[in-house]
Amino acid sequence: MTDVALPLFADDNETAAPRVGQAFQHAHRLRLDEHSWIEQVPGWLSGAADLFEELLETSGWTQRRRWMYTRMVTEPRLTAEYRDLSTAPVKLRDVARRLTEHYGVLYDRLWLNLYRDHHDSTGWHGDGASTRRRECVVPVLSLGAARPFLIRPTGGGPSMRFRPSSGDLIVMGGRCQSDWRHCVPKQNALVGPRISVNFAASSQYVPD
Ligand SMILES: O=C(O)CCC(=O)C(=O)O
Ligand SMILES: [Fe+2]
Repeated sequence: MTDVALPLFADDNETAAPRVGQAFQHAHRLRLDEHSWIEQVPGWLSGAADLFEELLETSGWTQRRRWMYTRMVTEPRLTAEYRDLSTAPVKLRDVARRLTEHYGVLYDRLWLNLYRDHHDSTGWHGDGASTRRRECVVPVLSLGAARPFLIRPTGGGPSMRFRPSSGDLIVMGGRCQSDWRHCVPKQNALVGPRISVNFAASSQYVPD
Protein backbone atom coordinates (compact mmCIF):
# COMPACT_ATOMS: atom_id res chain seq x y z
CA MET A 1 0.00 0.00 0.00
CA THR A 2 1.44 3.37 -0.90
CA ASP A 3 0.59 6.81 0.34
CA VAL A 4 -0.45 7.77 -3.14
CA ALA A 5 -3.20 5.19 -3.14
CA LEU A 6 -4.67 6.49 0.07
CA PRO A 7 -7.46 9.03 0.09
CA LEU A 8 -6.93 11.89 2.49
CA PHE A 9 -9.51 12.59 5.11
CA ALA A 10 -10.53 16.11 5.91
CA ASP A 11 -9.69 16.98 9.48
CA ASP A 12 -10.75 19.95 11.49
CA ASN A 13 -7.34 20.11 13.12
CA GLU A 14 -4.38 21.51 11.24
CA THR A 15 -2.12 18.69 12.44
CA ALA A 16 -1.75 16.13 9.68
CA ALA A 17 -3.91 13.17 10.58
CA PRO A 18 -2.55 9.70 10.03
CA ARG A 19 -4.26 8.25 7.02
CA VAL A 20 -6.32 5.14 7.06
CA GLY A 21 -6.94 4.58 3.42
CA GLN A 22 -8.59 1.55 1.96
CA ALA A 23 -8.00 0.67 5.52
CA PHE A 24 -9.96 -2.50 6.07
CA GLN A 25 -9.62 -3.76 2.53
CA HIS A 26 -6.91 -6.20 3.60
CA ALA A 27 -8.56 -7.30 6.81
CA HIS A 28 -8.29 -10.97 7.46
CA ARG A 29 -10.66 -12.36 10.09
CA LEU A 30 -9.99 -15.71 11.63
CA ARG A 31 -12.73 -17.45 13.54
CA LEU A 32 -11.14 -18.93 16.67
CA ASP A 33 -14.20 -20.83 17.83
CA GLU A 34 -17.96 -20.43 17.99
CA HIS A 35 -17.74 -17.21 20.03
CA SER A 36 -14.42 -15.57 19.26
CA TRP A 37 -12.48 -14.14 16.36
CA ILE A 38 -9.26 -12.31 15.66
CA GLU A 39 -8.67 -9.97 12.78
CA GLN A 40 -5.39 -8.76 11.37
CA VAL A 41 -5.36 -5.69 9.16
CA PRO A 42 -1.94 -5.29 7.56
CA GLY A 43 -0.90 -1.78 6.53
CA TRP A 44 -3.91 -0.27 8.23
CA LEU A 45 -2.27 2.98 9.24
CA SER A 46 -0.28 5.12 6.90
CA GLY A 47 2.15 7.46 8.67
CA ALA A 48 2.91 4.86 11.33
CA ALA A 49 6.61 5.81 11.53
CA ASP A 50 5.80 9.44 12.33
CA LEU A 51 3.20 8.48 14.90
CA PHE A 52 5.68 6.08 16.52
CA GLU A 53 8.31 8.84 16.86
CA GLU A 54 5.76 11.30 18.20
CA LEU A 55 4.45 8.89 20.82
CA LEU A 56 7.93 7.80 21.82
CA GLU A 57 8.84 11.39 22.59
CA THR A 58 5.63 12.81 23.96
CA SER A 59 3.83 10.08 25.88
CA GLY A 60 4.34 10.20 29.61
CA TRP A 61 5.90 6.74 29.91
CA THR A 62 5.75 5.25 33.35
CA GLN A 63 7.25 2.17 34.90
CA ARG A 64 4.57 0.19 36.68
CA ARG A 65 5.12 -2.18 39.55
CA ARG A 66 2.53 -4.60 40.85
CA TRP A 67 2.01 -7.43 43.24
CA MET A 68 2.33 -10.88 41.80
CA TYR A 69 1.29 -13.35 44.49
CA THR A 70 3.62 -12.41 47.36
CA ARG A 71 6.18 -10.22 45.68
CA MET A 72 6.30 -6.86 44.01
CA VAL A 73 7.40 -7.07 40.38
CA THR A 74 8.46 -4.45 37.89
CA GLU A 75 6.53 -4.78 34.65
CA PRO A 76 8.82 -5.61 31.72
CA ARG A 77 7.65 -2.64 29.63
CA LEU A 78 6.69 1.01 30.02
CA THR A 79 3.10 2.20 29.90
CA ALA A 80 1.18 5.38 29.18
CA GLU A 81 -2.54 5.78 29.63
CA TYR A 82 -5.23 8.17 28.43
CA ARG A 83 -8.33 7.49 30.46
CA ASP A 84 -9.98 10.40 28.76
CA LEU A 85 -9.53 10.25 25.01
CA SER A 86 -9.82 14.03 24.73
CA THR A 87 -6.40 14.32 26.44
CA ALA A 88 -4.70 11.95 23.95
CA PRO A 89 -2.59 13.18 21.01
CA VAL A 90 -4.79 14.30 18.15
CA LYS A 91 -3.59 11.53 15.85
CA LEU A 92 -4.68 8.88 18.33
CA ARG A 93 -8.06 10.55 18.72
CA ASP A 94 -8.43 10.38 14.99
CA VAL A 95 -7.46 6.71 14.89
CA ALA A 96 -9.92 5.95 17.71
CA ARG A 97 -12.68 7.70 15.81
CA ARG A 98 -12.05 5.57 12.76
CA LEU A 99 -12.09 2.39 14.78
CA THR A 100 -15.32 3.50 16.40
CA GLU A 101 -16.86 4.10 12.98
CA HIS A 102 -15.79 0.72 11.71
CA TYR A 103 -16.48 -1.53 14.69
CA GLY A 104 -19.45 0.36 16.13
CA VAL A 105 -17.86 0.53 19.59
CA LEU A 106 -17.15 3.93 21.14
CA TYR A 107 -13.43 3.82 21.94
CA ASP A 108 -13.02 6.55 24.51
CA ARG A 109 -9.86 5.57 26.40
CA LEU A 110 -6.59 3.93 25.58
CA TRP A 111 -3.33 2.71 26.93
CA LEU A 112 0.06 2.35 25.32
CA ASN A 113 2.81 -0.17 25.93
CA LEU A 114 6.41 0.57 25.07
CA TYR A 115 8.57 -2.50 24.51
CA ARG A 116 12.02 -0.96 24.67
CA ASP A 117 13.78 -3.99 23.22
CA HIS A 118 13.59 -7.77 23.02
CA HIS A 119 13.70 -8.14 26.81
CA ASP A 120 10.35 -6.39 27.22
CA SER A 121 7.14 -8.38 27.02
CA THR A 122 3.55 -8.90 28.11
CA GLY A 123 2.73 -12.27 29.65
CA TRP A 124 -0.32 -14.42 28.92
CA HIS A 125 -3.47 -12.59 29.98
CA GLY A 126 -6.97 -11.46 29.05
CA ASP A 127 -7.94 -7.78 29.28
CA GLY A 128 -10.54 -8.72 31.86
CA ALA A 129 -10.55 -5.42 33.77
CA SER A 130 -11.50 -3.41 30.69
CA THR A 131 -13.81 -5.99 29.11
CA ARG A 132 -16.66 -7.10 31.34
CA ARG A 133 -19.20 -7.53 28.58
CA ARG A 134 -19.60 -11.08 27.36
CA GLU A 135 -18.50 -10.09 23.88
CA CYS A 136 -16.01 -7.29 23.27
CA VAL A 137 -14.02 -5.84 20.40
CA VAL A 138 -10.47 -4.83 21.35
CA PRO A 139 -8.24 -3.28 18.67
CA VAL A 140 -4.47 -3.09 19.16
CA LEU A 141 -2.37 -0.95 16.83
CA SER A 142 1.31 -1.86 16.42
CA LEU A 143 3.97 0.79 15.81
CA GLY A 144 7.73 0.35 15.43
CA ALA A 145 9.44 -3.02 15.46
CA ALA A 146 7.48 -6.15 14.57
CA ARG A 147 6.97 -8.49 17.50
CA PRO A 148 5.10 -11.80 17.70
CA PHE A 149 1.61 -11.63 19.19
CA LEU A 150 0.29 -14.98 20.39
CA ILE A 151 -3.17 -16.15 21.34
CA ARG A 152 -4.27 -19.47 22.84
CA PRO A 153 -7.33 -20.91 24.59
CA THR A 154 -7.64 -20.03 28.29
CA GLY A 155 -7.96 -23.69 29.12
CA GLY A 156 -4.72 -24.48 27.32
CA GLY A 157 -3.93 -25.68 23.83
CA PRO A 158 -1.77 -24.69 20.92
CA SER A 159 -1.17 -21.00 20.34
CA MET A 160 -1.63 -19.06 17.14
CA ARG A 161 1.07 -16.64 16.20
CA PHE A 162 0.76 -13.29 14.48
CA ARG A 163 3.55 -10.86 13.75
CA PRO A 164 2.04 -7.41 13.36
CA SER A 165 4.30 -4.84 11.70
CA SER A 166 4.24 -1.11 12.17
CA GLY A 167 0.85 0.23 11.14
CA ASP A 168 -0.90 -3.16 11.41
CA LEU A 169 -3.99 -3.69 13.46
CA ILE A 170 -4.86 -6.77 15.48
CA VAL A 171 -8.45 -6.88 16.68
CA MET A 172 -9.70 -9.41 19.23
CA GLY A 173 -13.43 -9.99 19.13
CA GLY A 174 -16.20 -11.95 20.78
CA ARG A 175 -15.10 -13.76 23.91
CA CYS A 176 -11.37 -13.42 23.25
CA GLN A 177 -10.76 -11.75 26.61
CA SER A 178 -12.35 -14.53 28.64
CA ASP A 179 -12.05 -17.71 26.56
CA TRP A 180 -8.60 -16.86 25.16
CA ARG A 181 -5.29 -15.49 26.42
CA HIS A 182 -2.84 -13.34 24.49
CA CYS A 183 0.79 -12.30 24.99
CA VAL A 184 3.82 -10.60 23.46
CA PRO A 185 6.75 -12.82 24.43
CA LYS A 186 10.34 -11.87 25.07
CA GLN A 187 12.72 -12.50 22.19
CA ASN A 188 16.19 -13.95 22.10
CA ALA A 189 17.50 -11.70 19.36
CA LEU A 190 17.80 -7.94 19.63
CA VAL A 191 14.78 -6.00 18.37
CA GLY A 192 14.15 -2.28 18.34
CA PRO A 193 11.39 -0.55 20.26
CA ARG A 194 7.72 -1.24 19.64
CA ILE A 195 4.65 0.63 20.84
CA SER A 196 1.23 -0.96 21.02
CA VAL A 197 -1.85 1.22 21.26
CA ASN A 198 -4.70 -0.60 23.00
CA PHE A 199 -8.18 0.84 22.47
CA ALA A 200 -10.71 0.52 25.26
CA ALA A 201 -14.37 1.47 25.58
CA SER A 202 -16.21 2.51 28.73
CA SER A 203 -19.22 0.60 27.36
CA GLN A 204 -17.21 -2.61 27.50
CA TYR A 205 -16.12 -2.05 31.12
CA VAL A 206 -19.61 -2.87 32.36
CA PRO A 207 -21.27 -6.30 32.18
CA ASP A 208 -24.27 -6.74 29.89
O1 LIG B 1 1.36 -5.10 22.92
C1 LIG B 1 0.46 -5.78 22.46
O2 LIG B 1 0.38 -6.08 21.28
C2 LIG B 1 -0.64 -6.28 23.37
C3 LIG B 1 -0.62 -5.64 24.70
C4 LIG B 1 -1.71 -6.14 25.57
O3 LIG B 1 -2.29 -7.17 25.31
C5 LIG B 1 -2.14 -5.39 26.75
O4 LIG B 1 -1.51 -4.40 27.12
O5 LIG B 1 -3.16 -5.78 27.35
FE1 LIG C 1 -4.03 -7.42 26.41
